[in-house]
Amino acid sequence: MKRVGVLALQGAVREHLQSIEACGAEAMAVKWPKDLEGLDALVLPGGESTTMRRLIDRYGMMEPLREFARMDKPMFGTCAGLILMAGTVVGYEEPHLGIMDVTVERNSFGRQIDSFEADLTIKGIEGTFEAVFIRAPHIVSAGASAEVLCEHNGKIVMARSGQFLGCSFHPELTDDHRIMAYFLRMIPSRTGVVLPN
Ligand SMILES: NC(=O)CC[C@H](N)C(=O)O
Repeated sequence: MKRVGVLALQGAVREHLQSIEACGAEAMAVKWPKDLEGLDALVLPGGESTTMRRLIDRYGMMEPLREFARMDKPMFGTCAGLILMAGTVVGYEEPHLGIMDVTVERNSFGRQIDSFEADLTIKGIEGTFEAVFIRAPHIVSAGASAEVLCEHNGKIVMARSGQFLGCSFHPELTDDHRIMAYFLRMIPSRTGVVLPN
């Protein structure tokens, strides 16, 4: 069974754990570096990126998360999670994890529109996906290694770059688990042959 962690320092953690389980994988809350051991993939949830960053530093998670990314394990950032993963954050000198080949801008959809829903057409997902946006960022530009998967009103709201998947919205807040299922398919199957003793 695939084991998927959710960074559980702040934000929409429980909904992601439920979504992972609904897709038939094992879900684990991750707080400390040791919690990353044995995971096949990791979700960085939405919430508040600056708060989450402070907690990442406090829990000593910065380097372990970067190391996890270096091990080529799939990582999925939603909303604030995408901001944490981005290589560049508009208006900031330094990125947070800086692992994904995209530039993001925070709070991109105007102060008045704190949250909204939209029917999105996403590459690789059949039909439309009803997405919840909450003070959402958008992807200003996707680097050469990144594939744009979805745009909304001319703004990139979902992209994939290698083993990194990011979206501006909160797929875990609906009962539609197709995006989580898509992410879980990014986990390579274990092909190692186990020899008998
Ligand atoms: N729903 C969210 O994750 C909002 C993200 C938040 N506006 C931030 O900048 O971190």
